[in-house]
Amino acid sequence: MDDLASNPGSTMATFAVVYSTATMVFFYTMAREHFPRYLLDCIEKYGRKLVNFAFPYSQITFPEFTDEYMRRNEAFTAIQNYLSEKSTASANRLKADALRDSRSLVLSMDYNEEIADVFDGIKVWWTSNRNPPRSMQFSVYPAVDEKRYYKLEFHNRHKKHIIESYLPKVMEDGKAIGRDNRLRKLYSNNPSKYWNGFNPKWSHVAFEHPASFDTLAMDAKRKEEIVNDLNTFKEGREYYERIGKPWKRGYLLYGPPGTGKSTMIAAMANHLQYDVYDLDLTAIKDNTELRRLLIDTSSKSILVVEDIDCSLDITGERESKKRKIKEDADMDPISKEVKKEAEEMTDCKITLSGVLNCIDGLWSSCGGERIIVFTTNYPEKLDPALIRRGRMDKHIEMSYCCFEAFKVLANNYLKIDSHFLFEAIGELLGKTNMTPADVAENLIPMYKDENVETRLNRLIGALNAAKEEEGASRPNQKRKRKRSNPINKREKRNIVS
Ligand SMILES: Nc1ncnc2c1ncn2[C@@H]1O[C@H](COP(=O)(O)OP(=O)(O)OP(=O)(O)O)[C@@H](O)[C@H]1O
Repeated sequence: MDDLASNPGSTMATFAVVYSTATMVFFYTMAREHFPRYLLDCIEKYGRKLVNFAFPYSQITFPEFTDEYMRRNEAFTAIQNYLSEKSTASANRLKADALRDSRSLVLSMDYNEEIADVFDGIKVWWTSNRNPPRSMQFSVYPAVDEKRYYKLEFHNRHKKHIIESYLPKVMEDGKAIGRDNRLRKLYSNNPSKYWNGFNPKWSHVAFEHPASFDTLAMDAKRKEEIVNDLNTFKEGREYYERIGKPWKRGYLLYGPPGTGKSTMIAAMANHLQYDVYDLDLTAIKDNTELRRLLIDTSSKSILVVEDIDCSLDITGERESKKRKIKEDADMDPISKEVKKEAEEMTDCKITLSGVLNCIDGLWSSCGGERIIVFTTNYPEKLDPALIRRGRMDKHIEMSYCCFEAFKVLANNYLKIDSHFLFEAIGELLGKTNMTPADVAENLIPMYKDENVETRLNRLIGALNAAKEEEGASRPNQKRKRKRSNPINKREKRNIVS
């Protein structure tokens, strides 16, 4: 009140605004009631022309979510990326959105901030908004129904050029920036009993596995072949379109534990810059659930089913897991959770044909750039239908450590390319089977500053011990190895090995 009394000018102005607004509302209401419809339409039409004349600018809004399924609008994300680069230089108020590779911040323009952009000499303005504005929210918690959107304004006379040239460029640049900046994700599927509005089908963490094809220990020629295959796939959009095939590729990685199958998947994801979906088939109840999960994956991703022989019931593995859970539940009757889990597993109806249908049909038509990888230690257990060409296009054997692979590990762990002990190690590796995981284990220092020679000698000791052990069980080993190499000769010719 003191303020009003000390500033009569502002009081008068406030009254004037309130009075004139009330008068306009009154006349508008009167007009709606008493004027004929055609006259109102005329007033509205010419009124709009007058406004356009006085304010000849167009606006386009880009909401964050598009439809009733609350699907994220790709255009919104692309614009967000595009503007994050622009705004870092020109906006005054920025917000830090996410961490890029755990080190640097990704900045974007804050709400109600405006930045100008110039394209082919045309000036446009972008604003970042949210509905309702934060000032209207009476809670310290983020509003659930908050709607974020970007607004683009430009002069009417440039409308065609903006829509046909500027916006496609923004989309393209935004997507490219997104690919460079974004944190890639490792998704894993949640059991369907937890799916609801708050718990999604897939939960994710940042994918930060450091593996690359440079650090992957395997024969250089085979490695190059795989990298070329991946590159051809990545650049193959037009090719796949031309031949009328979905843009997807399947890889079967097989070999003993510790030969680098998971490491290979990480190297593939890092090379292609794809997300990884780690699909646990044992957590899925039936084919419908599988379908719903696959629909929810994005393109530029690798769908991984590790130990496929254990995941599907084709091997009876699930049966034995079910039996074990039941036994545990019987031994511990208090554990209701375990009992419930056992009961749920009994209901499991996921089938091989369901998996095949999903891979061939639905998942293939979900948009391009998808890779599927199955891994197994026992390829002989797999149904041929699952790994036939066209589904699993490339079969890659991950084998025991050869000398070339050892040299990669020596470079990774010891930072050396040669050593007088290499010859002895090469000879031993030719005579015995040791996985890259075991070789790597021997190269890791046991204490700080342990020297290279000691580590190499430890490896030689381990190789000699393995050789002796193998010699002792030679007849069994031979039989075993024969059995664990199930892929027939015709298949073998196609294998990258
Ligand atoms: N070819 C390889 N190149 C580099 N490191 C390897 C390789 N193979 C194994 N390793 C090392 O051994 C560890 C285990 O390997 P990885 O998990 O990739 O094997 P795997 O074949 O997937 O085993 P499993 O069949 O048990 O899942 C890795 O963390 C990695 O450090």
